[in-house]
Amino acid sequence: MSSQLGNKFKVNIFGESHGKCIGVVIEGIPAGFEIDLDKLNLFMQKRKGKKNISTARNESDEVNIVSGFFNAKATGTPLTAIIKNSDVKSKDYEQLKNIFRPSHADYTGYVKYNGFNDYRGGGHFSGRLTAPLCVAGNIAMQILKKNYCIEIFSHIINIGCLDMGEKSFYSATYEEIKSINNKSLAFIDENAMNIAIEEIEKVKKNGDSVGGVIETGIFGIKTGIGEPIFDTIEGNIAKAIFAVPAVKGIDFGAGFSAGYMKGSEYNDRLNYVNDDEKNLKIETKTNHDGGINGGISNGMPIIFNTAVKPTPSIYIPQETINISTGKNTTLQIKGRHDPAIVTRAVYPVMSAAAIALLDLIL
Ligand SMILES: Cc1cc2nc3c(=O)[nH]c(=O)nc-3n(C[C@H](O)[C@H](O)[C@H](O)COP(=O)(O)O)c2cc1C
Ligand SMILES: C=C(O[C@@H]1CC(C(=O)O)=C[C@@H](OP(=O)(O)O)[C@H]1O)C(=O)O
Repeated sequence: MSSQLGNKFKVNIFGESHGKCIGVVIEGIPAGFEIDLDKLNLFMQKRKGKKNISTARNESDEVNIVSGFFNAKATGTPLTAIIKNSDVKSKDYEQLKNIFRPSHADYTGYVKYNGFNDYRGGGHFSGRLTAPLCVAGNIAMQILKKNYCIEIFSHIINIGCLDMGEKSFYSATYEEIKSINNKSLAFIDENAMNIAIEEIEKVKKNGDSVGGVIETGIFGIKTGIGEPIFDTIEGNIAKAIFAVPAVKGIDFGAGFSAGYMKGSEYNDRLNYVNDDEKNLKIETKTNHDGGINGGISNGMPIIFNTAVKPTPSIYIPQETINISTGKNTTLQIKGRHDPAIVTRAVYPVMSAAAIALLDLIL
């Protein structure tokens, strides 16, 4: 099954954007683990986005847990969570049955499923499916924090080609990183957040959309998680993160800029940071490797960037094809779309990382 991930912490996502519901079955939650539903619901609300700069579709995203949860604790058997789809406007999608949106999955979905795919709202390809991903992700984050003292933070480091002045995790303090949780959008810097909002409002006014980059940091991870050759931390995290629609790139540490550096600039020098012989602590002086060597965590924070493309559904007329007539045509999109996916993709990205990491740890 393709919509399933993990060996020990197993996540199986189902549903379509305009079907009755979407949901997730999660296996591997330790029996007796107390799931904080308030934290889970707060996370779900953050994924919904912000009025004016996100889709106008208004779903409650209330999480209904129907199995594997009893007396506020996980039973250890599969946990199933369901989220209703209520505010659907499927009429907007009628023309997309045959006229495919550039850069959405209308064409590939049609070919793959012989025209039987549910094209309404993007069906199973929709960003809506990141809601159940966030249910599993938030539970994974709660387990990582409580049982392993690992915390995951993500924020927006770039929107379009703007240098917003948002600090990177490489220079931010822990207090600054923690402050992301109290912001209405995932930023450290309020000023950067306002610049981003202004940019998104501008592209929205023009009927256009814009992409962005998310920086993620995994803090508190011990040395030794992940293994060669195919179960590397990078490989597992990347696979999970590409489950988030519109993600087009991921790089760890210095990433692609490593290809432009010399070893003398790049190499992360190992360093004892104390002289307590019984409990020597090792760090590296720099973190160009993003906390990973040989696919294994080296004890430094795992840091990676995720590139999110601009929303495919824009209101500017676009050239495309009509599969029923066999002719080229022009498409004018209707309906409600996010002018920038990146502000909402932050939470699915954190979720995917948490799911992949917990699976490796277990
Ligand atoms: C949270 C989220 C919201 C999204 N909102 C929209 C949207 O409103 N309109 C749209 O065309 N695509 C949206 N997308 C992106 C599409 O789902 C995605 O581009 C499409 O499924 C094709 O997948 P690909 O871009 O990975 O190739 C969203 C994605 C995410 C993660
Ligand atoms: C509903 C959500 O996002 C949707 C993701 C999406 C897409 O094509 O990915 C297209 C839009 O769907 P609709 O046209 O039905 O409003 C977004 O609103 C959600 O994230 O909960």
